[in-house]
Amino acid sequence: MSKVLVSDPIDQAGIDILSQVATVDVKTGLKPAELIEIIGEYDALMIRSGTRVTQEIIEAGTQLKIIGRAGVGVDNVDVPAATRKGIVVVNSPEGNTIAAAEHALAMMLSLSRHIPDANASVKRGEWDRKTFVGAEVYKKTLGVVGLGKIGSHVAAVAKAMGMKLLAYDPFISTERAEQMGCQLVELDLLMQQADYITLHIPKTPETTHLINAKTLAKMKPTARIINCARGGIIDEAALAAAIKEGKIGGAALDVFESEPLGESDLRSLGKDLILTPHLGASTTEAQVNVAIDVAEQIRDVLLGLPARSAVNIPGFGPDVLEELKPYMQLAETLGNLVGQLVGGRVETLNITLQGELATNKSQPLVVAALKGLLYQALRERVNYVNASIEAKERGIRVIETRDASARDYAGSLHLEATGTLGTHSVTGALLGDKEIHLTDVDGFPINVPPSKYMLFTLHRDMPGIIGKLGSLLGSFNVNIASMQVGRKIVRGDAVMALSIDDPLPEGILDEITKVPGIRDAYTVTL
Ligand SMILES: NC(=O)c1ccc[n+]([C@@H]2O[C@H](COP(=O)([O-])OP(=O)(O)OC[C@H]3O[C@@H](n4cnc5c(N)ncnc54)[C@H](O)[C@@H]3O)[C@@H](O)[C@H]2O)c1
Ligand SMILES: O=C(O)[C@H](O)COP(=O)(O)O
Repeated sequence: MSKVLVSDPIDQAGIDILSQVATVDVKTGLKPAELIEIIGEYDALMIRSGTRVTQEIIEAGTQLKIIGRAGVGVDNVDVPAATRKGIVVVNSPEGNTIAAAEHALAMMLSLSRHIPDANASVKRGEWDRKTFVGAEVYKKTLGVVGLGKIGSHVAAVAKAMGMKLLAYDPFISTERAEQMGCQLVELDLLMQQADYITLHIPKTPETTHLINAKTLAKMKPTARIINCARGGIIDEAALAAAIKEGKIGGAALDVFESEPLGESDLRSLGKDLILTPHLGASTTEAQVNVAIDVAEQIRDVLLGLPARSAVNIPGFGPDVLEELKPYMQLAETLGNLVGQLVGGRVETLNITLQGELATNKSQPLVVAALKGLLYQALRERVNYVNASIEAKERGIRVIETRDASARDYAGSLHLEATGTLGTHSVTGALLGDKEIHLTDVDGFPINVPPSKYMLFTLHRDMPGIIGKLGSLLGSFNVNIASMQVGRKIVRGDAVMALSIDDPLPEGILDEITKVPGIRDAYTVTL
């Protein structure tokens, strides 16, 4: 049975799902050295933002197949290191969207009405109605930085509260922003004009300290800024200085450059700064959502099924996967087959996606073909996550062609591989009830479903050759399950595809190529 380590607090709903297929150990609060020591026993690791999954931990996780982040941000996972090792990294892109958006809105209203400090004051026994006079958000301008899932929900609610909306997001169109009632502007203008600014962007090298002394200086002296996205997007030292010097109206932070927040100037600032301990996703509903979402994906991957929200398998979104599912096995089988026909080192792989597969959505099929191609060299170490990287590192040139005009089948794949020992090609399609069929080998039309053990010959189409081959195989006790010949012209060159019940015994290939008329023979195991 597989073993899963849960190293951050996760809702029981997720643990219950994992327990269907694995032994689950919940060990929270582990120090990095403790995690390194035990991670080698586990097939999967489930985390939230509390566990930092470094390259060292990934290297020590020799059995790891999947890292599941019960939440959105994967900036605490060394995703490139996981990808190189073929470990799938999944998250829950939508499970805590509403929770995070509502927290940002709560921060905005708390800032404008001084709720945390007023509450503390009453609890201290005071009745101070002067200090805590607030401001309305109605008819004020909210600047949303990052108009993705969370930013859009914040914008929708703010609009309903009568706010005017500006947005900065270089990756969305003006039309999309307008549909959400936002005017798309440059960051500088947003910083200058907004009364409230809320950040909803990922932390990347480009967004680190995006909000710094220079950008803060552009804000109105009454304006307030809220960060419920990621620590480090705002330069904390510059923010503390701007609040202390009265250059801005205030700030609310849920996330910090270093978490948990240690000694910091931020702690000493008064009512114009509100701090929460990374609570954006901490609602009962969100925690159930993310736990179920990620646990289901871990379960699926441990059962050999694809994950719907893998962050390190490009183009493998859930809708795309659903559509391509039947073709993935075809691509992998053809890759494996052509790799074995070529033998030795492959230098170039030409992949033609034909008919209905001639769209950009078919990219996962290229990855599946590479996975098949590399299987002989890497066995279980190659998967959808690392196939492209492994191919690149081996110097395999991949050329993709899309041909929508090829209409022999609804969709088909043609792979041509060239290696140090020669060039071979295979074509395949799904026929009948989505059954994989080889429809061409080395340019010769055939129609056979692939089987585990196969023998291919290139021979002269002449009387007696099939009989001789049959007798030879019989003399080695090889049972033929099916056989088909593909030829272009009568008595020209031909290809024979045989399905056999067992692997070919040693030495028989040499004997086969000695049969007059047979030029080449290849055996493959699929
Ligand atoms: N505080 C919490 O507990 C909490 C909870 C959930 C999510 N988050 C964080 O909130 C952030 C947003 O999450 P989401 O689900 O909305 O993500 P999302 O991917 O749906 O949206 C992010 C948006 O940011 C935009 N963007 C990317 N780079 C940008 C840049 N340089 N400048 C401006 N815009 C840029 C993208 O185009 C996208 O529209 C993430 O950092 C996530 O980790 C925090
Ligand atoms: O990116 C996220 O999903 C949030 O930051 C939530 O983090 P958490 O799971 O540690 O609450």
